[in-house]
Amino acid sequence: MARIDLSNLAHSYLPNPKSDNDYALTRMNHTWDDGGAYALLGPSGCGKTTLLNIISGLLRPSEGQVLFDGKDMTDLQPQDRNIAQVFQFPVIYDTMTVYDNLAFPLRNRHVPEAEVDARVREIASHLDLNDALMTRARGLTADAKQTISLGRGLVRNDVNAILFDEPLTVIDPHMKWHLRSKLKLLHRQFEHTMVYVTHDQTEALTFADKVVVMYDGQIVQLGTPEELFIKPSHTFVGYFIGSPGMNVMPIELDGASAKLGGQTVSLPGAAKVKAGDKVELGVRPEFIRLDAKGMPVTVNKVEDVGRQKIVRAQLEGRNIAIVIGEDESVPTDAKIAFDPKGINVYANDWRVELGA
Ligand SMILES: Nc1ncnc2c1ncn2[C@@H]1O[C@H](COP(=O)(O)OP(=O)(O)OP(=O)(O)O)[C@@H](O)[C@H]1O
Repeated sequence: MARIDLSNLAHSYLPNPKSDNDYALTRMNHTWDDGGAYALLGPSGCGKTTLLNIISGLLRPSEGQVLFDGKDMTDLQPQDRNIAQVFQFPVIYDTMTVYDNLAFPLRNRHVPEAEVDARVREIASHLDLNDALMTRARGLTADAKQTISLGRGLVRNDVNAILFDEPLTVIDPHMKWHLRSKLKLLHRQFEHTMVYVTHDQTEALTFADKVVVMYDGQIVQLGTPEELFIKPSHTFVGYFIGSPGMNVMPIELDGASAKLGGQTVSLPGAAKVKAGDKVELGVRPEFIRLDAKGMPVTVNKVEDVGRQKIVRAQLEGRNIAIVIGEDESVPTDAKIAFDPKGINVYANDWRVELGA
């Protein structure tokens, strides 16, 4: 296991990149702590696979360094980095038995057979593969083959890190939950540094202790699921995490209050922004309540989603989503108020600390 540092890292697939637009990853400094369980979350094309391949050594970054426990690994080949990687689709040997597939990464490193046997059986039992150990992989379902791939990633206990690139894509939905919980359990037991790439927020939030959110070639936030929810550091995190996402509305600041169209909203503190900044207020639907003394809204639709309702409305001519309890009813002249602890202010999409 190792701490992994990315130092001034950037990558372009073009030979002579000129502007930020030519980079798949723009300059970043980032640390993955030893033994951490991280989810790397972001939309398609934001650079997740590029980043993972740079850590594993499949790709050399065009700028910067990759360090394992302070040691420069940038020019080392994947086989010299001691990393296990599990991909979206099964990478197994069809002609081998499940047992031999699981044993392969260990035998490859000349681990004694007794140890191979113990480790293979331990991993197989965690992944419910015990009954299939002597079966050839060829005839197995896609789910089973991908479970073997996961096993092959987990079987070595001397790796610096295990990287998972959307490993549950081909897995049947009800098995997904099961395997995700297993991975979490195995992380607690073995304490490997794990990075789990996904574009599915449920998958990210259930697997990881810390979530790294990427957007447009940058890491925009590293935080616990709760931090991403309460204090999204970038408007993208606000939109991307949560369903519905955060409401983001243009405002004009005046000390500790914000003008939102014709309404004035009190802020928990004053925000410092520069002249010309794009200034916005972000408030999640869960931090808005119906309040007879609040700001008037025009209600367009009320969606019943089980234990709560989502009210789709307009505030000062802008769409806004509000989450209310399943037993609450929405008056025709509905008014709303924002919970101060759910108010965030953004300048050019980045969160601004509110002073006292
Ligand atoms: N081999 C390549 N050559 C050129 N451009 C590439 C290559 N691989 C990826 N890119 C580009 O780099 C950017 C980041 O791609 P990457 O595959 O890392 O994103 P991702 O977040 O993993 O996406 P997805 O979730 O769809 O896999 C994209 O604009 C992509 O088109």
